[in-house]
Amino acid sequence: MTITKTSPLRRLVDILSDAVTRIDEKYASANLEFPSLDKPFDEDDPACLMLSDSRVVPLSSVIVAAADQLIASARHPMQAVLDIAQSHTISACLNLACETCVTEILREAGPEGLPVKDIAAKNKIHPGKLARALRLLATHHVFVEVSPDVFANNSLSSMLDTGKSTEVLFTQPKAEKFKGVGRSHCAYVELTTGDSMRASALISDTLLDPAVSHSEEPSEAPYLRFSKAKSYFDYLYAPGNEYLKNKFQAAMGTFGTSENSTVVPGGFPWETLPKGTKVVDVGGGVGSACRDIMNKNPLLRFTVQDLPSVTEEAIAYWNHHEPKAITDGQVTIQAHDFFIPQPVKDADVFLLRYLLHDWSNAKAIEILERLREVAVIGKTKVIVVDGLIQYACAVDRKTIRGAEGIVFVGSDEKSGVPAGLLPNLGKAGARNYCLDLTMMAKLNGQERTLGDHIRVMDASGWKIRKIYSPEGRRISHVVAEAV
Ligand SMILES: C[S@@+](CC[C@H](N)C(=O)[O-])C[C@H]1O[C@@H](n2cnc3c(N)ncnc32)[C@H](O)[C@@H]1O
Repeated sequence: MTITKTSPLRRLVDILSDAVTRIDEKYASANLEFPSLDKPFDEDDPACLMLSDSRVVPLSSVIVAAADQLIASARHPMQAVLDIAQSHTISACLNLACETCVTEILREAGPEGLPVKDIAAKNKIHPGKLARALRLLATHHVFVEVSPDVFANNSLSSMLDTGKSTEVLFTQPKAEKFKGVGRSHCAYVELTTGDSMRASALISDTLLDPAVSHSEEPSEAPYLRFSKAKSYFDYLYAPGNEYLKNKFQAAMGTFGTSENSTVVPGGFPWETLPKGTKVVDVGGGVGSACRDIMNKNPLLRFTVQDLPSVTEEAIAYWNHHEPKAITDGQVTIQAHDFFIPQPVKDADVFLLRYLLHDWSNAKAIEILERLREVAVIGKTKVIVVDGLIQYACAVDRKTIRGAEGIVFVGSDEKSGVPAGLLPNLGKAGARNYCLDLTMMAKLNGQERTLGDHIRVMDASGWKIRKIYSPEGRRISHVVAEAV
């Protein structure tokens, strides 16, 4: 029998090959070489910077989606499923590497790397066990085993670097680890692979427990099965949990970095807001979103609201980064619980960044209702900066109830996805889906589909007018007006 049809594997390889050719062309035309996986990532290197370029990101997303689908297709399905089933061990090893400062030790050792016994002498971990953890990570392209039992940093492992010296890291109190770190991806990774993973492991137990299975209460989320508190945030801010709290704050700081900026091409056009526009950042943490917006739009005014446990840090943050902003009155830090009536009655914009996803629909509606109570029709906007979850199948958004009249800027569905790939680009966008489950595990919260966003806005007296989905970004800007 002669088989003439193109095999599914070949079709995926063709998609991959086409995207690789186009990326190579982009690098060639910029006279740059594609960055090596073997070297630490250098944020000042134009070749590394180009990885976040909006002309490159859609192509790399296609490569990731096609490569992952190729991996899923190419071998016996049992092997593929077992790989996924065991992936918690990779997270556990990442956590160990972060907690024990392996990246920093290897940075100080240089490109030749260091025998595991010397790494272990510094971080006091059993050398044989550490070698096994690092080998699992090296097998997944985090660290390199340059010769037997000798490990070095590579591009991925360099993302775990606090930038601090090991002398400081091993002598300072643990709660200080993430204080003053420039790049805080390490905090985000440590948080995700630490208590987020513990909570995720309890999702099944919680959903199988009839007493809490259908609950939307933050106090009945999986996280609360091992932490004694009313909710995740109560636990986070309780005395004795400073290490976790500082890690969380530093992890949120990651979202102030350029790759997560709230001021992006194709996002909400902050520059169109008139001078003096009053922006209230609700649950704003230390206010890294406002700082980002203010730096590019210096004529706007900001109030950063959060729980009293955060305001002191917010003041320290602004005094450190923009000392004049608070004294000049351009930025106000205010302790406020968003479940009680909103004290700012004349806001033009309520910004909710990475906030509604912490909460179930019922709680998100309560938060939005408190804002609606002080909103003025025709003046006040709510801008929700969060993920916009795509279905894993093709959907015509016109068929989604309540979507008529919404203006979509950019794409809320991945445009130009090559035929044969998942419409949501699978692995390339998988982080949003993982974050969705993390929110379920920690707070009974959720990332939202278009239909979910519409429902919570409609139920709280707001109407979505526009959704900006910047190309190549994980997040969307959902703009609603009071009705
Ligand atoms: C995921 S963080 C996002 C922080 C910030 N919006 C950002 O993008 O960096 C959620 C924030 O909500 C705050 N928060 C939690 N419960 C709150 C409440 N009841 N009232 C006000 N803020 C609250 C937390 O302290 C935390 O800073």
